[in-house]
Amino acid sequence: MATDSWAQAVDEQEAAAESIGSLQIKEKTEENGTTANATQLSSAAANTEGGGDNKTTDEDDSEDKAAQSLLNKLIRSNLVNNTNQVEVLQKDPNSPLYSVKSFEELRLKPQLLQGVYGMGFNRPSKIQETALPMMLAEPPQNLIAQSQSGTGKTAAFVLAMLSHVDPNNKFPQCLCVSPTYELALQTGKVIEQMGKYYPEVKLVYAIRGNKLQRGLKLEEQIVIGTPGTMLDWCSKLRFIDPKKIKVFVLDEADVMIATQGHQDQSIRIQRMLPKNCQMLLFSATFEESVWNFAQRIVPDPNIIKLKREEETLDTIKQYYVLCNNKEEKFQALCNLYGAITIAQAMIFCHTRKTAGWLAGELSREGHQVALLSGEMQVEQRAAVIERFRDGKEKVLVTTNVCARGIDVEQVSVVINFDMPVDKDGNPDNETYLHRIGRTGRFGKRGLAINMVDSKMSMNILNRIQEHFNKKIEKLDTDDLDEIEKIAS
Ligand SMILES: Nc1ncnc2c1ncn2[C@@H]1O[C@H](COP(=O)(O)OP(=O)(O)OP(=O)(O)O)[C@@H](O)[C@H]1O
Repeated sequence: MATDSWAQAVDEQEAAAESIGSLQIKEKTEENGTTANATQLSSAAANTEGGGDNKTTDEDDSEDKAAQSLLNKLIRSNLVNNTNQVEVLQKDPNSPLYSVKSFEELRLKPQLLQGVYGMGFNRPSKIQETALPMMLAEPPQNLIAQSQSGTGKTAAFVLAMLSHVDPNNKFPQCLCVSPTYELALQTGKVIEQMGKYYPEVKLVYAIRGNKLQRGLKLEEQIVIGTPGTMLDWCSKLRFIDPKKIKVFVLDEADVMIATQGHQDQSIRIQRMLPKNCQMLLFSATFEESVWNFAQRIVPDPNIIKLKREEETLDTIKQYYVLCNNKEEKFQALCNLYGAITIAQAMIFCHTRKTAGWLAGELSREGHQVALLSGEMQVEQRAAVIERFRDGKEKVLVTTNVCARGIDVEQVSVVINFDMPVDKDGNPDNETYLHRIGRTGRFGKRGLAINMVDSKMSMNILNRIQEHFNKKIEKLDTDDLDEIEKIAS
């Protein structure tokens, strides 16, 4: 699926229908199509099924988990490193625990092994070492797996689905539900890549806009889609015989439950499946609500967890600069740039408006600036981050909402143009840590500069300092010698 054409289609559609609300655009799309293709899917890029896109232009909107997850997938090119141990809770604690160190040990079909190596995978990731033997066991075992995004979950369940289908049987045998159609498409791409040498296995997308003839019986072995459409295809429209399903995958459970209706729809699909159907559920996080949902979807599960690698402030030098307003903050920034060499910096602002203003001012000063802004489509955001990651721009100005959960490892200087606060105006410690912290593994030294322009922001800074019990030093940006010292 060409991301370029997808993004281009979004641009064209937006240009043509500037005054049309997103809901209208979405309806129009649904009327148009009979098959699923990239152009068709483009118009409501960050939209979730059934929810409609009623977003206001307020930057402080609640985060869009699905868009964030998609963004992470689009910009990720490698496995995320994690040095923690996998925790395993087996359904039957007496059965031996298998884990594999190579793909050969899994006795995969040769076509699949070829597909795996073709993707450049040399050995199973941490989570795959334990999850794959469970998923490929006979009789099939149910699994709930939690690990942060980028640790190889998708690749694992795609391999399991491809291993379990019988290509001679021309009917659906695996169902995979995803929270949005864009996420479903990403998983579909992985199925296509991994199944490259196994062309007998076919895939179909159960997503809105993919309208099939009534009475049709699907011949594809794998169906991937969103819960609402999947449910319709299994019940009302009967394109799928749920009794013939061998594997049911529920991906991104934490994103799923954030959308109204998805939980119920998923549970209703699950209830139609045979008792011996293998149930697999994946999630990046595991709060109570996800856990409750997981238990309703997956009976007698094996459970695998991989803790997120902790970030620390230990190798970071933290400073604050006192200013009176945003113009002074900008001046302080210019002084910093004048005194020390900053290879690449990320600058965080509280609102889109400030971010836009600052990006403008900085580029007038001759900096190569990239701006990440909330009104951009997910694909456009991914393109901006990729350019920055490739060093094409040296400064990335962004709002917190846009950059949440994004890792750009090579950045050594982080500037909080505004201090991070939550909706109630309290210090957002977690965001502060994520913006400037480093995991042990990439424990390079870093520099964090906080701009303080009011009593309130000073108070936020103090509370953050207390929370982490790490001193944030004062810095006078009018004193060149002092600035030079911080870079040494
Ligand atoms: N065994 C492996 N060896 C090398 N790379 C791998 C391996 N497994 C997966 N990858 C790659 O690592 C990246 C993350 O994998 P994957 O998408 O499966 O993770 P994930 O946990 O499902 O994350 P997300 O939920 O964000 O998609 C992808 O680029 C994938 O191709």
